[in-house]
Amino acid sequence: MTEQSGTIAPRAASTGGTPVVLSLTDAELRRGERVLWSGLDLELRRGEFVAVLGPNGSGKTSLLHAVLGQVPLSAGTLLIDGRPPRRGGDLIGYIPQQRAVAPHTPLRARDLVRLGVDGHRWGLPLGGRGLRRRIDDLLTEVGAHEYADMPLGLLSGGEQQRVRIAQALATDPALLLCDEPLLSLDPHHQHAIVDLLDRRRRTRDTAVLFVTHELNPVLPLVDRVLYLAGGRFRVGTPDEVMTSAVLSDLYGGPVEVVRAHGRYLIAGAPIPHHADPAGGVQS
Ligand SMILES: Nc1ncnc2c1ncn2[C@@H]1O[C@H](COP(=O)(O)OP(=O)(O)OP(=O)(O)O)[C@@H](O)[C@H]1O
Repeated sequence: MTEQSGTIAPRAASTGGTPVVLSLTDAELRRGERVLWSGLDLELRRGEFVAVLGPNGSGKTSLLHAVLGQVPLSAGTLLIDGRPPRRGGDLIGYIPQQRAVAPHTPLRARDLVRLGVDGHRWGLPLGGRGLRRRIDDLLTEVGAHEYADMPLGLLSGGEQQRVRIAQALATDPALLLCDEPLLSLDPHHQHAIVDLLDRRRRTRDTAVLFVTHELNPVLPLVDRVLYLAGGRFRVGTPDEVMTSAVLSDLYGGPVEVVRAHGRYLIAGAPIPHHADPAGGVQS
């Protein structure tokens, strides 16, 4: 990267001594008859931020599901902190793609975060005031404290999203999986969440695997990009991957990429299954 905005900057954590938290080797994932991606080698180290881009259906969410142990690889290996993935561990925090919450759900914001805290994971169950303080701190961290006691169904999409982020951070995970977490957040709150993620990886060495259609809002944090398309992929720094040559090759048609004012502007040839690579033309 040659340009950065503000004080946030990639950490370039991918150096020898930093522990590897996620490792994929020659990994392949099938869904039904379709191979979503294959031959994928990727190591994610503590504190590193990797953005996962690609058109609809290219297997970005499926990658997160594989890391969570919800779907097995069809070939290759996947290790979390040196071990095969398993469900329910506290090494991983997960911000799923946004789903509508039923308007009449009685669950309040603090109840959702409490589900994430689950004191048993720390050996000593948190109770009473300790638990309440922990939940309050998490809600404050994402700027959601003022509606802690509101039923989730009454919150806006963006407000619900912030509560989900607090839930995902509850175990202080080594690896945070984010599936388009900025969706439906206004620019102010997008910025606040980007700052929060940056703080987390700097102060707690949290590694972040961040699925997005919009690279620009997180660009200042991005160490590397994993771009999935048409069953193939490229991994590298943003400047290595976000080029006309690489994206044209991945999409099998002319795609033009321009770097201007610290942002990538992308104009794509019509692509049958996805006409809007990497969030479309961004200005
Ligand atoms: N449980 C499943 N069984 C069979 N096929 C599935 C399943 N889940 C997803 N798929 C298929 O796998 C492909 C990849 O889906 P995935 O959700 O990983 O894509 P994505 O890159 O995250 O897309 P988007 O940008 O639209 O969120 C899609 O074609 C989808 O239909």
